[in-house]
Amino acid sequence: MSLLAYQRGCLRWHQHLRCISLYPDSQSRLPKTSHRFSSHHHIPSIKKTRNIGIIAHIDAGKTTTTERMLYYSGLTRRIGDVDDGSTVTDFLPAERARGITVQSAAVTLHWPPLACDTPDHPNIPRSQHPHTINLIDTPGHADFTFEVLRSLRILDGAVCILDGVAGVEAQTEKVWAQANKYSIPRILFVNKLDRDGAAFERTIKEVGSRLKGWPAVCQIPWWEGGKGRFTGVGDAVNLCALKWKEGGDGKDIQKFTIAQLVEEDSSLREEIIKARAALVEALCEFDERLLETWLEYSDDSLAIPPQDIRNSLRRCIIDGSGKLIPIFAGASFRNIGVQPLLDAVDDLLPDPTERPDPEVSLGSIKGGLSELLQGKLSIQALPNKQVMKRAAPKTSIVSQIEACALAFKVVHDPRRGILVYVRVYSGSINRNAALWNTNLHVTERAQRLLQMQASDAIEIPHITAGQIGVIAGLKFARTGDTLMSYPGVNLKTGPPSPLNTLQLRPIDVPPPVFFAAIEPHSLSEEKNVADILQMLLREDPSLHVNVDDESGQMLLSGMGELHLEIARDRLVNDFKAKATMGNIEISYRECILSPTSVHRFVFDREVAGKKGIAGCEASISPLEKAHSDEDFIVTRAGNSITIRIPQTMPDESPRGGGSLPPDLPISTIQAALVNGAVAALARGPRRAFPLHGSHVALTFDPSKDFFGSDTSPAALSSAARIAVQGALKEALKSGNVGLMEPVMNVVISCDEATLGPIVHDLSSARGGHVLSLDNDGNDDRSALERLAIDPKRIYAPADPFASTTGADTSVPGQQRQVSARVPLKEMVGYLKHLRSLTGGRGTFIMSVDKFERLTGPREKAV
Ligand SMILES: Nc1nc2c(ncn2[C@@H]2O[C@H](COP(=O)(O)OP(=O)(O)OP(=O)(O)O)[C@@H](O)[C@H]2O)c(=O)[nH]1
Repeated sequence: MSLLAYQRGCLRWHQHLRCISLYPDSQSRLPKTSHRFSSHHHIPSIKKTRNIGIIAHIDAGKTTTTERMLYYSGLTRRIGDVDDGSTVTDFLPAERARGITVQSAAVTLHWPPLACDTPDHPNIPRSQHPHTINLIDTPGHADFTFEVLRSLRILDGAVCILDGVAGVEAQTEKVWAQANKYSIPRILFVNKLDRDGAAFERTIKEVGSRLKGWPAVCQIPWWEGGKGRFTGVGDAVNLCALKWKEGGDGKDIQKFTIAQLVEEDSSLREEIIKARAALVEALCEFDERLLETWLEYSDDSLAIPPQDIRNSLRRCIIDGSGKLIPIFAGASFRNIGVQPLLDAVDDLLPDPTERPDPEVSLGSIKGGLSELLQGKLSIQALPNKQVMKRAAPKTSIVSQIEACALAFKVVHDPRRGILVYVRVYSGSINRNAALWNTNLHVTERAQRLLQMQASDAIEIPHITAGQIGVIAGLKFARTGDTLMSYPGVNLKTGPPSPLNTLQLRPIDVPPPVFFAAIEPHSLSEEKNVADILQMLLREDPSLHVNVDDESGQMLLSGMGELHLEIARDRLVNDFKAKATMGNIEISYRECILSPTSVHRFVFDREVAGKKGIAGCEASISPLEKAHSDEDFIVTRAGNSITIRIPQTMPDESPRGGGSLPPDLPISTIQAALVNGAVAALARGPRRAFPLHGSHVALTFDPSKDFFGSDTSPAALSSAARIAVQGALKEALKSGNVGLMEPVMNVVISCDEATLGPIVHDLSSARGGHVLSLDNDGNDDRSALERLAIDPKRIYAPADPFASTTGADTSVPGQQRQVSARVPLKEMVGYLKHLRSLTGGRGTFIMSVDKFERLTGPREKAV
């Protein structure tokens, strides 16, 4: 595409908008030149930044929509196609081959393009000024829910895409609920309205009933002649209709005012007027300011200026509760509806400063990041007073934090090496800054900072608070790590305790429930395969690798069969590892049935030519036991580990006095002991499955376990590991090790006719417990009663193709949902079975509920 054509496309769209804005003269301010291909880095203003994600059920059209967004913003010169594997955001070969998104890709685009700027004016829509949109594409498959969660926590807003034929699907509900939990403001795009069977009205009703928010219909579909081809949208905010040229790239849009529609399509005009009235009414229920405006205009909903409506929509969604859901319409694949959706991102979704203070934790202390930075969070004294003595007073240690960032994604880019995507929450990460990793306790230098624009990267000097950027060349940082820039500290020990353990927005990694053995083709390949696996783990912390102590076998575990299959593809096809992955099997767990005695071990060996001596005591028991407040407690993989370090008594220590040296702070001792215990818990004594639901109590008593400079972190880890293994052996000997299996929460969507066979199959053949059978109609009432809204009042234009049978379209189709708890073992291969039971229409999602003890024949069958 030529520069001129690009520029025309951008101007054409915004000219339409200007025609319908309050300021018709703003057209004259359009710029004469485009800066689109300028190599200058645009410095984004925080108020004009949007960190948004696209969430949806698999195949709803996230990637297709993203590709259009990149194209219209000028980042790409042609539209990528999911079906021929030429998209920008699905860039892993494994993703391209399957046409699904696995890793969330983040790209930065400007909307409207930088060329389309106009002077600021409070009454001009935000979308008339270029905004920096950091777009995070999230995966839709249930196996990758964790990946979705991980990206959700760094978002300030989200666009939820629905398939206009399938309506609200199970995965959408799940992600929607998660977005509620993280209070993420959202707008909704009903996509695929060009497809046969598209049902906008039914979808809107489902939004009300299943997503439990009030649908605020901002756009309605425009079907040619009322029943023909999907050609554009009626716009209830701006009181106009937009028609896209058939077969074009979506830049040629014709706009019709309400007056012009009298001739063009009078029934659409009527419907837009109805939609405007319904929209104003809905907003007035939630927003008093609009109610006042409405009264000022003598209850004339058509007279309210569009900007008042936009401001009201914004106020209604900004708390992220999802109580009101602005709805837009389109068909991305036909290039219809994407530019107004981008405008809605600018106009309705919040900038980073409008979001709540991000949550932080420092050990057991929790609070907001700005609270911490303002010295309002009380940082408690640590058990070891000697460490505290060395630390500066708390306000001054906090004031030195230069930047705090969350690494939300690690990607291996074939051209640029390892890229770590970060969101900066405070301060600014500058090129070459030393970054302390609060999870790994290492310092790394941010040698290169980049901004990703489609598949291009631009070098930038810093990444400031509120922005998303990429750090290239880090050797250790993993997805989920917190990075801190703290000038002038010891690079080995990092910022003073407890700041060195600060976690931004921590999330729990769900337990892996499947595993497979990885076999390198030869001994010489082992190291290379292990390195590649480490790389995969940096990218995706929901994958786990354990090396079996006895057989030396590498076991890779993950959250679903597809999750492991994709990991295998990455390993073998992308990284060219010479290895084979064995069968995917269920990952059972082992548990301790009664407490063991205390096992003490003193590790005393040379490791890599360096002497290492350290002691430790361990006992293990079922998890129920309560702990004393003094203990340091961590939870790992469903087990808890407590560490007790009694007061140091200098003269009683076996060697070198009892005072701990500065380079062995208490947090390093704790981390080393935890690592040792975690390693021991990874392999149970009975069947080599990981331990679950167990509690390890470790004691490190410096008066007998500390041996001066010979006590290294490695020696501490080994002492803890061997002491825990001793306790586990005792449990096995006394017959106190049980087996546990993963039990899943399963939600199946099917139609009324197949409900009976599905329920029967679940409860008789699969040993499941059916928890509920929801009929959408019934669910409607209960959900909406909670909102105190009559479902009949939800406005949606009638579907032209739906009601040939005369069915009541106010009640969504007779879709049913079965919720059940079923052992994972019985769910292997279930999709195929469900398809045969439902003629291919049934779908299901599942997630781990918990691990349950196995007894009797089920235990024997493992
Ligand atoms: N008819 C029609 N097909 C569409 C539309 N949008 C997307 N599709 C098709 O739907 C399929 C799925 O689209 P994607 O964009 O890959 O969906 P996704 O939500 O990114 O899927 P995952 O990455 O697997 O989560 C592809 O075959 C698209 O061509 C649309 O507006 N109309």
